[in-house]
Amino acid sequence: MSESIIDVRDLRREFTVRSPSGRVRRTKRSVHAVDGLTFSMPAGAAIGYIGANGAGKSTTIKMLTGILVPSSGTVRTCGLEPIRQRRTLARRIGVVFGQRTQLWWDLPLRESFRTLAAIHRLPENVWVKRRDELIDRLDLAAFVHTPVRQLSLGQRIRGEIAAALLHSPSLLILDEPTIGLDVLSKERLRLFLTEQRELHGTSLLLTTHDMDDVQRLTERVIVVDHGRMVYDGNLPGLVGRVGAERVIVLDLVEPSPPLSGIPEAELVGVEADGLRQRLSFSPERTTAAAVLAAVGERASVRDLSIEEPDIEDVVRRLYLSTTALNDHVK
Ligand SMILES: Nc1ncnc2c1ncn2[C@@H]1O[C@H](COP(=O)(O)OP(=O)(O)OP(=O)(O)O)[C@@H](O)[C@H]1O
Repeated sequence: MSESIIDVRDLRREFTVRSPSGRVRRTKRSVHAVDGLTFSMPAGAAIGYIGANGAGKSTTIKMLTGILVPSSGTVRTCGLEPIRQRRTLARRIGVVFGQRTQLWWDLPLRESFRTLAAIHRLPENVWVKRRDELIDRLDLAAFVHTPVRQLSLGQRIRGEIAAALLHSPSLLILDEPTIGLDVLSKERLRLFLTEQRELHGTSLLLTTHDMDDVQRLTERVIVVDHGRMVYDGNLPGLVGRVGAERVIVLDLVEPSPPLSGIPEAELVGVEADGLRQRLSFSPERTTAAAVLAAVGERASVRDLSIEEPDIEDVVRRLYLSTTALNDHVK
């Protein structure tokens, strides 16, 4: 038996799309949404699955969960064939699509939990204990009796995650779980997910456009472009490979002249008459500490923060570098 919770080999999925070309004729073309994907994920791991819009992330998830039939290749999720063993698989995985609800719109969460427990055939003493744990940890008590349609986005997402975890799945798949949430809600959700993984060893596959999600929740990143894998490794390796810059934001004790000329750093912003200044640097060439030490010789720093590069920027740089590489190989 395989140790992998996910195992895909040369997975492909094409779609035929019709585009109007003139008034009468319509042309057909094939879209390779997933185009020869191979990877495996050990049980207990957490992977950030990222890529630009239309890169093939949702199509992959649909094949992993048995919603969509692959055009070719093999896929095993929790050691099962998703299409043929979809029902058994549903008891082992939890899936949350941030932009779509899987809850019953007119039912309160409490009733949804009861219905889900019946669907999964969970023993009463097991699911009630789990439900109470989830209500407590996700802070659902205040709205667990309210119909889902009346919940705020943040409340609904917490409810969706509780519903996906009620049957204690070994694999949790989250498709953009923090999209549209405010900073505090995102933070609470990340803390909860980290805690659940520590307590229950749940494997996590996450698609997101939020770099903080990847950084906080996963230890491995897979980047896809046009349905193909273009990176598989850790986040610092990815950021280093594309040479993305970090920005150090300095709040100074007194207004200071522009801090240009700091070695290996570039001044990218001066605000509030020089009280706040931003310097970008490449982690490949220097460190935040070295930049700070050089600044310290010219100004007194009251507070600082470091902004990570955003996913769109990293992905764009990676796509550009792989395109250049492919062109070179051709
Ligand atoms: N049912 C479908 N019919 C035709 N084309 C499809 C279908 N589903 C997806 N596609 C196409 O397949 C490609 C991959 O789409 P997919 O939704 O998997 O991307 P994604 O990475 O999840 O994007 P996003 O971040 O925008 O959700 C896109 O070109 C999309 O237009």
